[in-house]
Amino acid sequence: MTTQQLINQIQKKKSFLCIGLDVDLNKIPQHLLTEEDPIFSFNKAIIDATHHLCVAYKPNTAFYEAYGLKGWKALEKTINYLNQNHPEIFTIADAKRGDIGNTSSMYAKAFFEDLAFDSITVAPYMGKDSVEPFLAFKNKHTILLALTSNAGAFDFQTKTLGSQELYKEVIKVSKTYKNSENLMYVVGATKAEYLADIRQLIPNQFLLVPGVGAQGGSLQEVCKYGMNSNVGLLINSSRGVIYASDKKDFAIAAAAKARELQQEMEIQLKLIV
Ligand SMILES: O=C(O)c1cc(=O)[nH]c(=O)n1[C@@H]1O[C@H](COP(=O)(O)O)[C@@H](O)[C@H]1O
Repeated sequence: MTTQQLINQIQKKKSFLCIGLDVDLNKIPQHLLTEEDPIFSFNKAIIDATHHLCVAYKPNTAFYEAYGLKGWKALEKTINYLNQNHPEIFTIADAKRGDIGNTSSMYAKAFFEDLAFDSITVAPYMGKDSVEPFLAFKNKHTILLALTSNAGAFDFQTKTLGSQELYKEVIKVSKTYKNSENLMYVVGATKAEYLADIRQLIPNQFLLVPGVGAQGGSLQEVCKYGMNSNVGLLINSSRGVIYASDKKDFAIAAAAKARELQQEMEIQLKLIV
C-alpha cells in the first residue's frame, strides 16, 4: 500500500486508529475455545465489527508464535482474511525484527511476500545493513523503533550519544538509508511530550503510536504534538479495544471502544483543516 492510499483512507474514515490483535487465549471469551481455530474466530469477529472504524490492524507476532504452528496458522488466516476482504486496510506485522543483512532479507520475505503484510516493526540496533533489506520492498513500510512506550526506553533510548539522545540519532541516521522514504517510526504515546522534537526531525513521516488505553497514554496529547498536515499518525490500542468484554458481546463491546477512539480522532482531525 502506498502512503497516499493510507492518507486517503484516514480522510475517508475520519480515523487514524490501529487496532492491535494481541490475542491471548486466557483473555478471549471462553465460549470461543471450542471452535476449531479460536484465535482466528476471535480476530474475524473483531475485524468484522471494527473495520469501518480503523485504518490499520497490528497483530503482534509474539501472541501467535506463543501457540506454535496453530498460532502461526491463525496469523496467516488473519492476514489473508484482511487482504481478501479489506484490501484498503493497512496491515502491520509487529514482529520487531532486524539482523545481519541476509537474515533481514529472509524476515522481509516472510512478512512482505509470504504473509503479504504492508509493514513490519524493526529494531534499529544492528544498523544500516539490518534495516535496508526491509526498505528494498516497494510500497512496503518499515516501522523503526525510535522511542518506545515502556519504562525501559529510558535505559538507552534517551541517553545522550555525543550531543543528542540515542533515539534522535536513530532517526537522523536512518534518514540516510537507501529507500528511507519507506520508513515510519514507533513513538510511544506515553512519551507524547517528545513528539514536538521528533517532528522537527521528521515532519512528514508516519508515526505508529502505541500506548493509549492500557498503558495510559493520552490521544489528545499525542495529536497536539505529533499530528502533521497529513495526520501522520497511526494510534494503536490493543487490549483497550479487543478485551472490552470477555462475554459473548465481545465484538460489539470492541466496536463501541473503537467508535469512542474514532470519535475523539474525528474531533482532532477538525483541528488541522
Ligand atoms: O511496536 C509496537 O507496536 C510497540 C512499541 C512500543 O513502544 N510499545 C508498545 O506497546 N508496542 C506494542 O503495542 C501494543 C500495545 O498494546 P496495548 O498496551 O494493549 O494497547 C503491544 O503489541 C506492544 O508490543
